[in-house]
Amino acid sequence: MARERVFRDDDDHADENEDIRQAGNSPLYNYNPDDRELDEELRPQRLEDVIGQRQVVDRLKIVLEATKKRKDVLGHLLLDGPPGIGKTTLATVIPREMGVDLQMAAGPVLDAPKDLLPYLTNATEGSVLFIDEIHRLRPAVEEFLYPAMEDFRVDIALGEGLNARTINMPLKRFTVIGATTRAGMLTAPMRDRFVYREHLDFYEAEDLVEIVSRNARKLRTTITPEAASEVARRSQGTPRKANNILRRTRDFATLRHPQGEITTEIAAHALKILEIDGLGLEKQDRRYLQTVIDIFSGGPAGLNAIAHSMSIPPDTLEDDIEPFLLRAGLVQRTPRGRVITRNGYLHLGLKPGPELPPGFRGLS
Ligand SMILES: Nc1ncnc2c1ncn2[C@@H]1O[C@H](COP(=O)(O)OP(=O)(O)OP(=O)(O)O)[C@@H](O)[C@H]1O
Ligand SMILES: [Mg+2]
Repeated sequence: MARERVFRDDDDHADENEDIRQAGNSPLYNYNPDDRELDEELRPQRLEDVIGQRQVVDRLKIVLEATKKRKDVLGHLLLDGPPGIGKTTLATVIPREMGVDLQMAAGPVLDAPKDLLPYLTNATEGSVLFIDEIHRLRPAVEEFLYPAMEDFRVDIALGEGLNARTINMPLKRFTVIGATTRAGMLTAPMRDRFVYREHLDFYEAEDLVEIVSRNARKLRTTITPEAASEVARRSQGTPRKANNILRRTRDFATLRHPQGEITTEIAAHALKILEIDGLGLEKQDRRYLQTVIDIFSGGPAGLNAIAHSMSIPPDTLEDDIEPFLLRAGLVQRTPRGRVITRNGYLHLGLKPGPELPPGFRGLS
């Protein structure tokens, strides 16, 4: 089976890159433990607490209602979208709405079919098995999962050589909810086993304002509406980033405001110290733009080459840094590599590089 696990850019450093790539395979890489704690503290518990993503939520509500009414088992669901946008949140809310058990696993830590087997045999009727980073499942594990998802059975090989035989073990009917930041890296057979596929996109500013205001209450702090808009505007359309900024601004407010209220001045001061600029870019994002400009004359530059220059795993660049830069129109992906756009130069206060030759077509 052909797996699309190769980097899309041609690069001379494929081997050297392997070690950085491996580092990026750790689910904990680049994920501050404090963020994880905050994620749990502020995670919506019910579907009605999930803000924004209206169309996705509305479609899911219909599916959940209909499934409950038929007393059926929910079809497998794939959630994709950039980090911190609500995939795990939805995956934990859904079983709660359905009143069923939830088990959580992650692609990179399932080394072999035997690691997946306990989850499958523990699955109760109608329960949910959440598999995070499902695009990182190893091929053998993925193939073991196919019959489990399709026919609710697993084939277990026993013995070796002439004595080898396969036993067929039936499973309870359960639901896989898969989450991925890279729908494009899923194999076709894996993708096809999901009945429902939902894409979560960056949030609108007004949804983020609501998330910030609500979470301020949860964190027992007050934030003025203007300050909430400022935090929302600078959080790259991403609830996790909005929550992080909120928490940091709360610290400043505690120290600087008599009642600990987060005002616009305090938010602006905190954002300045956090080095988050007017567009919401963080230091790392600006470093990406600067690197492509300084070292690659603004591009086109291959992902791996940029990653090397920045000493950051290519996966981290592609998952965590690039999506917003692309969306904000500061970077463009072309068949020959990444190119900094005119707006990218202007954002850094630089004179734009040469225009792309006519007919040079971007991919994104
Ligand atoms: N729709 C939402 N409404 C309110 N809060 C949200 C929403 N989506 C996400 N959040 C907040 O953002 C945090 C991060 O979201 P979540 O963990 O679901 O992201 P994710 O998509 O699973 O990210 P990753 O790809 O890094 O695993 C949550 O704990 C929650 O506090
Ligand atoms: Mg998650």
